[in-house]
Amino acid sequence: MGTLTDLAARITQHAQLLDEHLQSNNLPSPSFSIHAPPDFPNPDKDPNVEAARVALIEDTQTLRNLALGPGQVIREVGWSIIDLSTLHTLLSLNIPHHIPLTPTGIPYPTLSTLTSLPPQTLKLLLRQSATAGIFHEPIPNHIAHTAASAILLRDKPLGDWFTHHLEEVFPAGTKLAEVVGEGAACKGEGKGPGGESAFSRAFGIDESFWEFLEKHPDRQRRFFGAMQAVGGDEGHDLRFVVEGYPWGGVGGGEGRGVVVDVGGSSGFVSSTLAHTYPNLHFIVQDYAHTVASGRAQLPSSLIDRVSFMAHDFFTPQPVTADVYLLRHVCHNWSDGDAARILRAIAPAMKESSRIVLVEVVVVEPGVVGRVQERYMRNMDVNMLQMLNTQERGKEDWERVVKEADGRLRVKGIHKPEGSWDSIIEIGFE
Ligand SMILES: C[S@@+](CC[C@H](N)C(=O)[O-])C[C@H]1O[C@@H](n2cnc3c(N)ncnc32)[C@H](O)[C@@H]1O
Repeated sequence: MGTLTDLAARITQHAQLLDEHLQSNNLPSPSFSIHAPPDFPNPDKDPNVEAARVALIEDTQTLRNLALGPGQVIREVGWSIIDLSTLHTLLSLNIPHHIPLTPTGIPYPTLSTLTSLPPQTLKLLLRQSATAGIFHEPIPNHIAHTAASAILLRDKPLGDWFTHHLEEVFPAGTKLAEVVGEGAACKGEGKGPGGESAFSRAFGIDESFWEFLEKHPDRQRRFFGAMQAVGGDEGHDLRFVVEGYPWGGVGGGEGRGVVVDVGGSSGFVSSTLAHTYPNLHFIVQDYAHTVASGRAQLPSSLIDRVSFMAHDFFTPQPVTADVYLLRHVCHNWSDGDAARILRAIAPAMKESSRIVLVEVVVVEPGVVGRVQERYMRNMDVNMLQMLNTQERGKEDWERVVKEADGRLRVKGIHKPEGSWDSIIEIGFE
């Protein structure tokens, strides 16, 4: 690790590389202004710039933790609960929407009149958030947006992702210790889809998260937005799916290729693929409400090539297709349930059909960078608390595929450069 000075020198070196990249490409410098770009500017996805950015994040985190010392590192983690409850309160009461997107913001008394909340309460909540760089006081007694609070207003999918975490993931987390402690977690198999999860315990329900969403259209709509935001993470960029599989050759590449997007949500992955591959036809399958709202949002230019079908993926697959695409689907289910999903597809497959999974393939600690590793481990716990399942490594995926149908095999696993997901191709032996 070296000395603090060694670390700081490496940080300077990477910061210089990033500054040079910004200056030579005439790109805006990152800032906390409400006009700041939503992501670090790297329009050509230069891998050297991305590597320097990731190294800068890792090294500054190490330096910060060393400077804090272990006691304060733990206190900071504890305080993060206050960060979340404060933001939850502000967002639930719609307060950020009353703060104009201007450099000087709004005086507290005016905000108090607009929200019917005492100025003192507004002050204590907003000033706490400001310590995390969300909101700031540009002039005395005024509160204004920073880049981080402004993005919650401007980027609807990210706002949906955040409030899904506050209102569904956060309460589920409060029951995780209880459920894990009782040994209830990971006993989903045999109990039907979902099993008992920290989420079902927190919400007092006897059904899976998916069934719950189907009965709560507002939460379901928000969850779709959240999934769209996940697609917006650099490591989940849909270009890795678009470019990471030979879609152009599907169905012989002669305009007849059929792709079934199983658990395809509102169809945004199919729509993206359809824009790039004009020879392909897509059928998006999901719950009835989900496909109905996907159909309503579909651009008219794709109506001939993207269709929607309500289908429960635990029941026999009704369509014979060239490819069955399952992106971020099987990781939501226990091994037994994931095998059932694949088993239901096998009888509909032609000899040449393929099942294509887009999923994280978990690796040992230290194999991938810390930013990617944190995402992977967070998702592992998230899957456990929301759905009573977990992410899988290569051997786990091979076992699930074999268990699904003795004739099916993993034909290849490809992880596009920069992607957090791998593309797992499955076919008959
Ligand atoms: C994590 S989302 C993934 C969505 C999309 N494939 C993507 O890449 O973002 C899982 C999807 O599976 C759907 N789903 C859950 N249970 C299902 C079932 N039994 N039959 C069909 N779809 C289901 C959910 O409604 C949801 O849209």
